[in-house]
Amino acid sequence: MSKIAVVYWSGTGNTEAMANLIADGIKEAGAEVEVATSDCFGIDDVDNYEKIVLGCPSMGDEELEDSEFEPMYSSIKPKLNGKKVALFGSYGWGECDWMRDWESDAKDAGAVLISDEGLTVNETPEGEACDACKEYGKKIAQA
Ligand SMILES: Cc1cc2nc3c(=O)[nH]c(=O)nc-3n(C[C@H](O)[C@H](O)[C@H](O)COP(=O)(O)O)c2cc1C
Repeated sequence: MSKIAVVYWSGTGNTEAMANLIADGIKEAGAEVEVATSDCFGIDDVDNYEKIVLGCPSMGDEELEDSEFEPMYSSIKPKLNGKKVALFGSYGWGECDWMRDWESDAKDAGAVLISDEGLTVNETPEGEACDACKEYGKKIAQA
């Protein structure tokens, strides 16, 4: 099975925790995964992976984090056409509008979303949310 990249930005560690749990699920399903922060990933890396899993919390006003993650995402977008992509991120007080907008944007770029709805977790993943992250990883591995 080909490699999967999990690429994320996290300010206070919640999306990072999701990234690591999703990677655990991918590994448990028998696939190879590499986890990287968004500052260590760029357009030249995309072709090295069969699937790209992108994680960013809701920042600004229901937006992707705009200093590191969004520029990286915009730069790789031309290469997401036809690529299997999964989205995830943590949020606080909102209603996940940032994720709905992100799903639409990725689809418009031609990404093949492994799950129509990206995985969202309120603040720190605990209990059932940890299980949901691992299950998401398994689903990604099997897609
Ligand atoms: C500057 C800033 C803006 C935020 N904006 C939103 C928002 O618009 N909607 C929301 O639901 N949560 C918002 N949050 C809450 C974060 O999404 C939430 O705390 C999340 O768990 C942070 O994930 P992280 O630990 O991976 O950085 C914001 C947090 C910060 C610091």
